[in-house]
Amino acid sequence: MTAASRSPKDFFRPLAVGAPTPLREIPARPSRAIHFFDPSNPKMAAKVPDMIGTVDVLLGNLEDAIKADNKVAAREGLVEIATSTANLGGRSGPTQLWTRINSLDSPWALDDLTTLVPAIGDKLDVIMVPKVQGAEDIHYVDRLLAQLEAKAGLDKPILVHAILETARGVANVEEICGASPRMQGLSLGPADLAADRRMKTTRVGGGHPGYLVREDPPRLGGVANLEASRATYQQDLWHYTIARMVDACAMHGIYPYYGPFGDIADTTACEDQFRNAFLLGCVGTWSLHPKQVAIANRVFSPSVEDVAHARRVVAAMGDGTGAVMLDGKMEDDASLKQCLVMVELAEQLAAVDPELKKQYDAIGADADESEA
Ligand SMILES: CC(C)(COP(=O)(O)OP(=O)(O)OC[C@H]1O[C@@H](n2cnc3c(N)ncnc32)[C@H](O)[C@@H]1OP(=O)(O)O)[C@@H](O)C(=O)NCCC(=O)NCCSC(=O)C[C@H](O)C(=O)O
Ligand SMILES: [Mg+2]
Repeated sequence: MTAASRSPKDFFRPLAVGAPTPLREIPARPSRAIHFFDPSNPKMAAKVPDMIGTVDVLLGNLEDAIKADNKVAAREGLVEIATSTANLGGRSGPTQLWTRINSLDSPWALDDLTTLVPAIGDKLDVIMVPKVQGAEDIHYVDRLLAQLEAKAGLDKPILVHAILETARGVANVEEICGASPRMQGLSLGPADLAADRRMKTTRVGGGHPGYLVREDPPRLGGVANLEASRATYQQDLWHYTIARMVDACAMHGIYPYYGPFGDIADTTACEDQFRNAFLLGCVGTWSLHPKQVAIANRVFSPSVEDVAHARRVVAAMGDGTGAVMLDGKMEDDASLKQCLVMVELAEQLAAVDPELKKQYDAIGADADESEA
């Protein structure tokens, strides 16, 4: 606990008289793709109703990528979309509604919050806060939201998601995650983070061909042949930050996400980056273009084969203690826990994704047949 944080007895108290009681546990709602759209762009806005049910989260973006002249139109557009679109947001229904407000030092952030909470606070599931530097940014948003929620008579607290996109934010990642019971999760902001760190890259997420390791030279009679051609292997620029983010989120019971992959045309590399994040523990990612939604949904849903295997381990482990052999491999309490993560995620996703449910149910039947 830092000097600035609340004592354990006060942590779950509302920060304003009449504000909703903070949640003790952040609900594990499917959020494989957080799909960004510009509410001031009529073409994008027109696509929103048809995306409901096909994407776990729709996020009305008010920050970067929205022209300064369109900031007010984007905010008003989001209010219009939230109020006029059925089945969007509000803690139930197939698709959550999130927004990304402008950064706290910008001329727009205060108006974003004071407009959105009274107008559509009952529809907004999560507010994403960019460029969070430390717990003090979350404390500011936390108190302001409590005051606005109380004034608007909301009965459920709006959750907060921070983007990790400054070196100081990364250094303070644990305190950010634990700064408020509203904290729902963290996303990586690779473009701003690269700039803040003075990395020598120009991309929005993804790898870089120059960030690599090279195999050792072959040796002839103990002498290295430095002229021989040698394989190189591109490395993941984001491994360290994602791993830190995953640990900080897991420690605080909140959810980590990869962020943007800006090379919209390169769907293969996008899928690779998403999968690395999934394997490391992230629950979802951002989607910037409609074609990234299907990639995210596929990657952040456990494969049919993994679910089948996980179910077999769960069945073989009986009461969950001891060790068994399955297909020549040792399974024990620890591998069982990994398999339970997979099985529970599959169940959550099957509850909202009928196509996935069909696939998981089918392997259930196949596994039963092969056991018989
Ligand atoms: C990247 C885009 C600018 C590409 O747009 P466009 O050139 O219009 O693409 P297409 O012609 O392929 O689009 C086909 C149709 O689909 C609509 N469209 C495009 N994108 C979206 C979307 N996100 N949601 C809904 N609909 C979308 C187009 O309007 C076309 O419609 P139609 O003509 O009627 O068929 C664009 O995709 C875009 O702006 N995407 C969002 C970008 C964004 O949000 N950026 C901010 C997040 S990344 C970031 O902030 C960095 C991060 O913080 C960090 O620091 O790392
Ligand atoms: Mg950014």
